[in-house]
Amino acid sequence: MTTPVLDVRGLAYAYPDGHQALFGVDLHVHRGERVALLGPNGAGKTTLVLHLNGILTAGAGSVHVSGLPVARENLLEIRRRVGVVFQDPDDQLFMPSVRDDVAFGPANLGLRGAALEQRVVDALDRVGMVDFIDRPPHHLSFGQRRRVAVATVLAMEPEVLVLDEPSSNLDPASRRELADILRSLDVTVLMVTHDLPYAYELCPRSVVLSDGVVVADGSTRDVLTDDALMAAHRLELPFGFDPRTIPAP
Ligand SMILES: Nc1ncnc2c1ncn2[C@@H]1O[C@H](COP(=O)(O)OP(=O)(O)OP(=O)(O)O)[C@@H](O)[C@H]1O
Repeated sequence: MTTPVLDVRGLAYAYPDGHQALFGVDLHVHRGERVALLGPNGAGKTTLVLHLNGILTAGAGSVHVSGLPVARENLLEIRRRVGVVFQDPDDQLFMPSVRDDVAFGPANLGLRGAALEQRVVDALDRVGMVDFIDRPPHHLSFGQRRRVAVATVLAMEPEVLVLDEPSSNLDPASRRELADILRSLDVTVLMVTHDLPYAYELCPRSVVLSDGVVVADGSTRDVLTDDALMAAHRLELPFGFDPRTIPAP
């Protein structure tokens, strides 16, 4: 069996105020998988994501990324391996131009000159944003800023791309275009979402977190058609969306 890209074992975490957000979570994601992380508000999804690149460190249990433990001494390499795209692109874009924002991470890794420019152009090309390379990020639409935020992470050549609510605040065309981009990337994806049709469209596998515990881990079709599971964990399909009648993508 190959080493999982993400290997979370028995992860438990309480915030400093004593609130226990995770109770022994296990999650294994293998190279090339696209996995949706589902669950109601307050389930612990963001808390789990913050452990994947060491923003939070395990109260108990362990997190490994391609065999490397998430620990203070490995944080630089862990953050290269795990690219997190946060829900608000403005948390990620802070430079005067799109080029500078996308170059920031690889420049910190030591890339310079033509190699750095090539890395930036390649990352922007993968999200269809090369033509915007000289623009200030704050002049772009929200959907364009989200794509640039994805490029800032791709420029680090991560082993896993973690996306927090990638479809939120996108109009239907931008939502579909981002889905096409994500499908075209040759990278392992873990996607936190409340957008269940998006999970169905993009992720063959879904993990459901509820009250800090993994309550389901299986094919997205099986999860979304398990009416008892869905009702027990406050997951609701939008009106008219029935995975039973839609062929698995
Ligand atoms: N900084 C904090 N201090 C104390 N408790 C926190 C903190 N951040 C989150 N929590 C609590 O931890 C639990 C899990 O929160 P988390 O944000 O991980 O859930 P989530 O599944 O991402 O929710 P959502 O879908 O609403 O984004 C919640 O009960 C939340 O109130």
